[in-house]
Amino acid sequence: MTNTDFVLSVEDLTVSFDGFKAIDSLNLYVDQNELRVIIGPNGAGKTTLLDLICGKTRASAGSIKFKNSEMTKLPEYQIVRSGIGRKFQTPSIYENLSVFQNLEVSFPRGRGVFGALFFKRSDEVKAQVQAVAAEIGLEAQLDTEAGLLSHGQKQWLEIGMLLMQDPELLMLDEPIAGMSVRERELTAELLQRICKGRAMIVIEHDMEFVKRIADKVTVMHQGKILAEGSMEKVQADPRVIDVYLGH
Ligand SMILES: Nc1ncnc2c1ncn2[C@@H]1O[C@H](COP(=O)(O)OP(=O)(O)OP(=O)(O)O)[C@@H](O)[C@H]1O
Repeated sequence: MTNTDFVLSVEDLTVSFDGFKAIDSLNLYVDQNELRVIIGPNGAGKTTLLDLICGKTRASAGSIKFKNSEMTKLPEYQIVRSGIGRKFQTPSIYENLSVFQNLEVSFPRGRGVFGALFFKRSDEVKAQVQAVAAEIGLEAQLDTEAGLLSHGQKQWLEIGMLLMQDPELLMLDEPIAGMSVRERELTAELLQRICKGRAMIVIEHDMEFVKRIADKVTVMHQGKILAEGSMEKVQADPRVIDVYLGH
């Protein structure tokens, strides 16, 4: 395979913090329509890897190619515009705005919250809000103030805000943390639904959830990739059991 076949190609990526290599000569390739899950012990470098891909942290060396374009020198907003969306662990929704308004302000038009509120809603934006609300299961809550949603619904809304930009690569850091059993089930269905037509990278610790959603699992340890493949394959790998699953 050549690089052009992958939506994301990370090669020899390294980042040092005061001489400590949090990411150490790492290679990672993600396909179109793939839902990749990254697992590994605390401090393995999982969050740092996502920080590097979205431009929040600058690489010390190596390359990150998205659709064959180099991302390592671009500012964060240009990486977002290129089609990479990232959800952090803590929700960053506008609690005082309705679900509709939260989705509306996320429509990529380069205008801020207040600008968006005073603009006349175009049919295009409304249609996109409706479609995304249906996808995240919040159609009935469009007029609800976001602050009144359940924890799970807030997480889904934030995913919806990212979907408004129709990213080709969506990255989620522990999306089911704090969710009820039912919310976890619905989130698994949601992720499988929205993965169609885009690639996704999800960091997760809950192995039942990983088993359910992952096309392929990457196990990280000490800034490197320890193992990669199907859930069955990595689960049976003695090195993975030793550093992570056996604990
Ligand atoms: N900005 C920073 N400055 C210094 N050290 C950092 C910085 N960011 C991350 N690290 C260190 O890099 C290592 C990897 O951290 P990271 O948060 O990426 O791990 P993780 O695999 O996401 O762990 P967890 O599962 O606990 O979230 C840790 O030892 C962390 O302390």
